[in-house]
Amino acid sequence: MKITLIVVGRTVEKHYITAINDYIERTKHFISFDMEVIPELKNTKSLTMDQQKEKEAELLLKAFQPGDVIVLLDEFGKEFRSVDFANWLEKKMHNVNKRLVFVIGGPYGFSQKIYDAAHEKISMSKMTFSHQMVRLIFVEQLYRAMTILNNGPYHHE
Ligand SMILES: C[S@@+](CC[C@H](N)C(=O)[O-])C[C@H]1O[C@@H](n2cnc3c(N)ncnc32)[C@H](O)[C@@H]1O
Repeated sequence: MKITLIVVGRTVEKHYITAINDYIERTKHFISFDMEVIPELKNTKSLTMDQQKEKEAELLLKAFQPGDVIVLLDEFGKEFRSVDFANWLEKKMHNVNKRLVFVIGGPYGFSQKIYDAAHEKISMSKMTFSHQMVRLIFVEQLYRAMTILNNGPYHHE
């Protein structure tokens, strides 16, 4: 199984880029993992929030591949403790043949089309994070999960 994180829009802050890339590289020691960026839309000032979400949805749907298991990151999704997330991930590793795809929405979240296309929703917290910051939170938790599954010293209960 391969894990892909799809995000909408480039990461703009340098300090996030450094930290995100660091966790991606660390995670790759354990599993095939990459981050795909859907380029941000141009001229968004002329679009309503719903129009922007619809246009982002078209691009996201093109990025999905047949057989993908699609998991949205969403504040209303299922919440886990880190160890439980690691166990959930381990089950996916046994059951998913191709790609396990995590998706982070744009600044206004997802259109209904993306909710309809998804298999599951998971939450990092009940609080709302920026679409930029949640990337870092997720890649750290993914790395943490991989260290838990491999009995590494990174995670302490
Ligand atoms: C600024 S948030 C969008 C908030 C928007 N009100 C909504 O309804 O989704 C941008 C993206 O960050 C991600 N996100 C933000 N907070 C999150 C959380 N607590 N758990 C999981 N994902 C989160 C989601 O993918 C969301 O689409």
